[in-house]
Amino acid sequence: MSTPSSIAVAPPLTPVRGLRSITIPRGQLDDSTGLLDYVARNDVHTWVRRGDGLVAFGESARFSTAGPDRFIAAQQWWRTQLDAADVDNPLAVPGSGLVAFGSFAFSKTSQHQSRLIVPRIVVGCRDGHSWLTYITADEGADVTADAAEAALAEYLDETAIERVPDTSDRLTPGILSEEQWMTAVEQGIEHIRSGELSKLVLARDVVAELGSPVATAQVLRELAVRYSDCWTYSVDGLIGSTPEMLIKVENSTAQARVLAGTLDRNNAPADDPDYAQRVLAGSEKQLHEHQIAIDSLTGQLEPFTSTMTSHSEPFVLELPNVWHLASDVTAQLEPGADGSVPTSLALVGALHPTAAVCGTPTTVAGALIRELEHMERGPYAGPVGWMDARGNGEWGIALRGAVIESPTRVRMYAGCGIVAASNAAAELAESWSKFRPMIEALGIRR
Ligand SMILES: C=C(O[C@@H]1C=C(C(=O)O)C=C[C@H]1O)C(=O)O
Repeated sequence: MSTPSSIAVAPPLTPVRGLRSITIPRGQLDDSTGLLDYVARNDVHTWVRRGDGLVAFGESARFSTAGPDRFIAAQQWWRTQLDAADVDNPLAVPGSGLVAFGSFAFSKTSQHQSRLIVPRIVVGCRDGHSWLTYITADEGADVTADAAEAALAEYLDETAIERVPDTSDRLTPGILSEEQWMTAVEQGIEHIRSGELSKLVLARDVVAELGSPVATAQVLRELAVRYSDCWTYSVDGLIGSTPEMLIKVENSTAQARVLAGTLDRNNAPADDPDYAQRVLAGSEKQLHEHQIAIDSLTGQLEPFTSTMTSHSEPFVLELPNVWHLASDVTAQLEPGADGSVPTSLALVGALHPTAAVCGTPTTVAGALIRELEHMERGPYAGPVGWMDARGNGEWGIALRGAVIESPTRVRMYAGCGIVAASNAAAELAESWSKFRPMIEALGIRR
């Protein structure tokens, strides 16, 4: 007998097999390369900056979800895993012990699956000191230092080969042509000038069609070396190197790096050391765009904090492709009634999407993004990062990145903040400057 469709059938509950983990301190890593030596397989999970961070392999558990409650659902799933877990971690370092990597859809209306992945093996490094964490859901497995080393050795036994750029590698347009996207930007500017909103971030995509399979590990290493001020990430086919930190939590301290305001370094005069300072930090339009982004972040973060500090003026962040106006925000988190501070993921849920990648007001900007971009952002501009069992974590905004859609097809995304004084052709040029890190790391000539 078939079930009448009007009767809701509860989905079977996923049995919670308790995860077991062991963490082993491993001493000093090579200073110059740090964790990058471990970015050796194309299926690696990665979060690295200046040789520190987490590099992981395999999968012990996974959670997927979509919709407006995706952060809450992920938080609950993680809580359930932690309650059932048996964790042996002698270290107090954030990122040691049980961790999950995550990537979340930008949009609450997206069908794209947000995900948390608990790896099998994690190599962590902080200030040159490393550790190894082994995590298993297998009830029969030995959870010992030897088992951890053996599992790591097994993963590193099969490392990825490098790719040589192929003459048939090419870039193809994404959903919108350049002209169509500039029209969308002009429409966005009209909406802003009519007073509906003050800032709107519009993005577009371009697709790299490769003549041979993408060498993800190689791309990640190149990004990490070249964009050493950025956080190089790789979670389940989403890769890139982001300069923007949505929120980092270490014990009771939260930090964010807000960016808005961009100047292309291509064609910048070589003999003018004050150029970026003058053109970027001296521009009313850029400062206005930046102020909107910083107000959005601090306004959303404020209810969770006892103190919050940021510089009164943004600084100029120099990256190989662009300069940005940047502000670092540091806050002390306020303990709740139970004495605990909010977890990094709880803060992500409260902060995303910021005006740096959506606009102000958020709901008006979000609706216009859906109307004007004609594109599924997927995980682009969504939170990407990791968290641990104590609530610590680092969640960047998935920018300057791409989704690997097939071994030879890589979709890249870039967006620009639009204000009343914006110009569509200048925004198009800016979008190319933001595609450049991925295009170069893939070895494509434009
Ligand atoms: C949206 C992106 O970047 C954002 C937009 C910026 C701007 O418009 O000036 C600067 C940094 C980011 O906050 C992107 O890189 O795709």
